[in-house]
Amino acid sequence: MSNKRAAEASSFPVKRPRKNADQDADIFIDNEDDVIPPSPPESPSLLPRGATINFSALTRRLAEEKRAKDRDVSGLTSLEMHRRQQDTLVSHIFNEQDFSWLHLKADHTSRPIWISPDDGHIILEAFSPIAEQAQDFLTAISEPVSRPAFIHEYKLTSYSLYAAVSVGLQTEDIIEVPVPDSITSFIRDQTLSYGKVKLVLKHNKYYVESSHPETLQLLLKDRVIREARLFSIQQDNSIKATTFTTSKAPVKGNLVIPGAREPKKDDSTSGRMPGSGSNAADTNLFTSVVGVESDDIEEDDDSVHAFEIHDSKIDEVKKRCDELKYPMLEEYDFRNDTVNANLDIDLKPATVIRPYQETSLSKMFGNGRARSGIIVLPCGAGKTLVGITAACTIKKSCLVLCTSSVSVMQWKQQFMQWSNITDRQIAVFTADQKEKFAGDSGIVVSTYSMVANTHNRSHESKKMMEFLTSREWGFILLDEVHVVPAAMFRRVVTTIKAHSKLGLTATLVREDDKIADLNYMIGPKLYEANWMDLAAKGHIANVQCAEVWCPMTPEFYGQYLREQSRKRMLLYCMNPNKFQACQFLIRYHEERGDKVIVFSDNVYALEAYARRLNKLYIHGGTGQVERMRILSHFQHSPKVNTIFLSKVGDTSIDLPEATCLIQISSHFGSRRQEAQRLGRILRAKRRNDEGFNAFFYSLVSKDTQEMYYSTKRQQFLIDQGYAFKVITHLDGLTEMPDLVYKTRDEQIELLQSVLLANESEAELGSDIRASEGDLAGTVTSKDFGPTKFQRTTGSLNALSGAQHMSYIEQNKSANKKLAREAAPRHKLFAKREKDKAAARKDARASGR
Ligand SMILES: Nc1ncnc2c1ncn2[C@@H]1O[C@H](COP(=O)(O)OP(=O)(O)OP(=O)(O)O)[C@@H](O)[C@H]1O
Repeated sequence: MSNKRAAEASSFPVKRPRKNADQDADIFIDNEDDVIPPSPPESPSLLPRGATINFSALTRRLAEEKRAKDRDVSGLTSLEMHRRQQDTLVSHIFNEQDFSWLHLKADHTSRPIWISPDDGHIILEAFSPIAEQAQDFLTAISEPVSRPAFIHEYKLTSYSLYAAVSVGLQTEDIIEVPVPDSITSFIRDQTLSYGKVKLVLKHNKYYVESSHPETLQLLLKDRVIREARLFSIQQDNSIKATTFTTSKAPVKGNLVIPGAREPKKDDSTSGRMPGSGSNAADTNLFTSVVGVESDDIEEDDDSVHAFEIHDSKIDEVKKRCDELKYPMLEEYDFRNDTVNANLDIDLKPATVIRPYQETSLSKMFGNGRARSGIIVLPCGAGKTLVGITAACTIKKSCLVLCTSSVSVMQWKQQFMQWSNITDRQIAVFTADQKEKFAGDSGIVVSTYSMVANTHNRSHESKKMMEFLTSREWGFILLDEVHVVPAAMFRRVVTTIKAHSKLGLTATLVREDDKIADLNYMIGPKLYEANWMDLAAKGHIANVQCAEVWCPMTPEFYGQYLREQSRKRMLLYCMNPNKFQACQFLIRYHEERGDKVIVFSDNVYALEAYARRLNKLYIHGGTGQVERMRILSHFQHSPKVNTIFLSKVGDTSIDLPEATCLIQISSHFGSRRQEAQRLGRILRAKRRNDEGFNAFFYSLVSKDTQEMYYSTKRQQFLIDQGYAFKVITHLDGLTEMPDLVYKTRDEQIELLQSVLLANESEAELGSDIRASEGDLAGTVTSKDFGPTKFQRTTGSLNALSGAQHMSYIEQNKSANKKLAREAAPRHKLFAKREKDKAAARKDARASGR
């Protein structure tokens, strides 16, 4: 819905000039009918700036205004009401589409859904008592666009209908309820061809299969598909293949394919076959279709036809079929697969999967086979266990692909935790470890890049790849599918032969346009959970989200207006008011007993904040041992309640102790990053405590580009039902003792140091190793080359006047302090250190 954010934010008190406003009331209520602003904001989606908040005054004013409104409303005709409403703030958002003055039908409570006949948008009143039943059905047939608390919006698309058909719904099931004619015909049109074509892997060969011969005939008319077809002389026990080169027409049981005739040998090379009659060409194409014994692959179909396609063309064919509106379903009849060895894997008796995990799996295994597709669950909702349960159901060799080597180890550990798999049956393939499982079947966990990158492979890696590519996999599990570059995916999908694929993700969004590609590369979205539902049921934490507007100081803003874009970013990150807001929120939440993570993509800002506020920090350059030490202190020490993380902490971090997030710098408008970061507190241990709330703050420098990015970033979460409060004033901030950068001089000093900072410091990419790496620091310089940038804070500080004693005192890194406090080292290491120091001293002395 357009202007969602504005609508959400507008329910918060925002100060605006208005007639008769109480002088002492520091608030403005902009969603009340009788409060008429002198003029609408410049743009309906933008809120006025300069607002402040005062909660007690707000409550008072709301009560007063409600009383006043009740009085006014009595006695007004509906037309008068309408006129009044036309003048309200909400009305200008909806313009002519403000139908709030219309009367509702008497039975409106039993009609919580409206379907737009023009574009397939579906609006659901989520507050209706019967909404829950409708939600499951709507999620199965349409894309959830936005699901805030009261009104949900869905959209019927060709992909969503494809997904509906692939989980077993028929056209008639979908249009059983009364829908506008235009929508009925859209659904019919779209679903007519869905589910008719399958991609089947049999004996390490791919076949396009259908029980509708005319469909295969039609597909073979397409050049891309025709060229991908493999002409091979193939005959085995299960597949009777007939191609141009054979002397017989294709037969399948008693099926005699009409028009089949003996082809001439020459035709095999030309791809054409002479025929007689008007539909000779079609007939010829048809004769190239391979007949497959029905009970080998399709028990319930009377006749199944297929033709083989080239392994390397799988992707193209899938894409083409998608474009032709014949998307290929991939289903794996694992129970009847006698060719691939079974894997002895089961969930441990103590493992209990949650209802939504079960629902998502039922979409995959609904018809007794494994459907390929994507399951979307919120961060921290337990996607790993869903994947493991799927592997335990299929019971064939399984390849798991993740985005980082830490995730690899986590997946292995989770497999061992939840299932009875033994260490010998599960292997990892990373830059450091290249293992194979023992026996005929097993599990391999690896990263996308290990499998997809073809350059500079070591001998061991090559052998491992042969192991992976030479066999048929029952199942391939694809973690975090939304982040993998399409080209990498393509390579994985074409090199690894798997009967079924399951993609897992929390955020099926990307800022590029590539999300649709996943539909044909993996399969349709099988299930998408509702974040708010899971939060209501205690599976993930309830989170209060807020955007804190921090005005720029005049000096910073003046400079901001003069600077080029990269430095601008550094200026809005380092804004002293943001610094102070961060300090205030950390203090406030630490005092409440929260554990706080502060995120900053910008490493310069991250270090500057952490040092100044005397907190521990981790970024791409932080060594493995140090990371572990910091994380462990955060988890177990009551003295360490706040840590600063760069984007290394966006994913692959499981810190259930964390209950509050503060974001000071982020990756532009990335909706995915915002959701992933929120995910760090969704798994809060204390989530089931009575009245527990986790907190997510995004600190934004006012009147800067950051405001725009912030709005964009929040969109995904808003669509999931999160409401971002806008906080324009933090009560008690100015009275806080030890407030940093309180004086103008200090602020100017800070500005100087920012101006002296290297341009590259402003880049989010300066945490280059971090962006590619992962929290536990398995990334080595070998993997990504030497660190690109070196910070020389010492000299910069000196230049910016930071040599002032108190500043230097504060500026000591808490990381170093912690390192010194770390457990005393073993005598042997201590001696070695001593020897090394002595050697260094000698070297210096000798001038080397
Ligand atoms: N059925 C279950 N019973 C008990 N604990 C569970 C269950 N499912 C998941 N969990 C726990 O919930 C936590 C989050 O699970 P997991 O790491 O798989 O989430 P995720 O969805 O992959 O999150 P992210 O997207 O952030 O990586 C883990 O600690 C996991 O052990």
